[in-house]
Amino acid sequence: MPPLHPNSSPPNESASRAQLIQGLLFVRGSIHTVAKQKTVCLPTPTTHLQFAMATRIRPSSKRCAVIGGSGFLGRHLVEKLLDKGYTVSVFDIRQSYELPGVTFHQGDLCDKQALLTALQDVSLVFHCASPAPASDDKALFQRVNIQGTQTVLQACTEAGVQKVVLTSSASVVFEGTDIKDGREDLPYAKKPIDYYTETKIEQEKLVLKACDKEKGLLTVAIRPHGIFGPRDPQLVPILVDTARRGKMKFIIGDGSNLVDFTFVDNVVHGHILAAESLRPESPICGKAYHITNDEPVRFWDFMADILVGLGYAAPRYHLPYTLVYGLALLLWLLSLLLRPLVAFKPTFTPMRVALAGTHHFYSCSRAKQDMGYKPVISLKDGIRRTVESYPHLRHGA
Ligand SMILES: NC(=O)C1=CN([C@@H]2O[C@H](COP(=O)(O)OP(=O)(O)OC[C@H]3O[C@@H](n4cnc5c(N)ncnc54)[C@H](O)[C@@H]3O)[C@@H](O)[C@H]2O)C=CC1
Ligand SMILES: CC(C)=CCC[C@@H](C)[C@H]1CC[C@H]2C3=C(CC[C@]12C)[C@@]1(C)CCC(=O)C[C@@H]1CC3
Repeated sequence: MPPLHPNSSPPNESASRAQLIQGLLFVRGSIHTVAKQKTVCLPTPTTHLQFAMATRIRPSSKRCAVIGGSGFLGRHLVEKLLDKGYTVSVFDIRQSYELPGVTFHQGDLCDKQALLTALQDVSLVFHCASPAPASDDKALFQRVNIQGTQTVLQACTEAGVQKVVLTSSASVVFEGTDIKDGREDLPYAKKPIDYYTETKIEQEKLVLKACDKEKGLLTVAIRPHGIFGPRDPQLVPILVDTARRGKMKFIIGDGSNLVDFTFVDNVVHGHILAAESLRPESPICGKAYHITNDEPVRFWDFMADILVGLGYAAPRYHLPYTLVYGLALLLWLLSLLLRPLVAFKPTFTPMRVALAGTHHFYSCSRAKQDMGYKPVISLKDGIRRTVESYPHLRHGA
């Protein structure tokens, strides 16, 4: 299908009227009716201007929705989209802020009717909603990440959305063992480390499979890794909490394992680049892309930089990886066995130990090549901005 908006690239000269009509029929509800009537008298579009006039009734390509827009990444994305002149609808189960230019739709993404209301006249959808990875609620992950994503795709098709950008995760290929400069052609993890990863794999497959140029729905998946930055509810707060409880004294393994931590602005930049590059002729259709800072760093150096920046001591004593992993496994089994009697959540889960003690960094050369991706904020600047944004978590605050 040719691009359907004046803001996108000029139409292919050979774009047929039938294709245009097919595209217009994707518009739902009252606009749908108008579109049908209009297609009858459309001239074959041969110039950009004619094409622009013919497609005036399409939803604006600067009108988008962010599902999960109340979250950490979602809100940063919304703010950048507004800066760039987009009109934004946020769809989320909670509303965490208010911003001029943003319409909030509170609802569960498993509810198609609620989604359809939020997706009216929207041509571009960013799907970055997910339950928090720390949860161990298998049913919740399956309901939201798998069934919910199916519902999102159905709603997008019915609403005439043209582009879907999914926030996937680089961890879809991580099985708890070293990954060095991993590319997108690595196979999905056969034994995912947790339910979060297991359902993120299924979610990514669903979204990429839904890419259909004939039907006019283009999809792409962004795989970030270790997102950090101002307002992150996970990384810095967990780290500071562990330090305040006096448990940040140890380095798991020899401390040389390299990991990607990605400043949130770079993740946002990758998402917007993907959305703006997503056209029928683009190589990115139906593909996944690693988006990182492209500066792998020693896991424990990164932790030390954040801790020291906030006034805490850096971890110093080494513990053997296998010992800590074994202990974490034992604790996790115990917590499962004792769950009916006592509920306790160990800090050292096997998944966290694996993340802290192995190499896991990824190549983003595919994103560089296909969409001209380049990180916009260096790791050093990202760490500085992050540390400055948490005055309330400083030692002694
Ligand atoms: N934070 C990280 O380091 C990484 C995150 N990701 C992915 O990035 C995306 C965003 O993550 P964060 O911003 O860190 O998480 P977050 O927890 O801050 O944001 C997720 C948002 O999704 C919403 N949500 C959850 N269930 C929903 C439902 N049923 N219906 C509607 N909204 C719902 C939540 O209310 C929340 O606002 C997620 O898809 C996550 O898998 C991927 C790689 C790394
Ligand atoms: C690169 C990547 C995928 C990061 C994910 C973020 C979190 C999983 C990490 C952020 C803080 C980390 C942390 C630990 C494990 C991984 C994190 C939760 C420990 C629990 C590892 C064991 C310790 O010694 C304490 C660590 C606290 C911080």
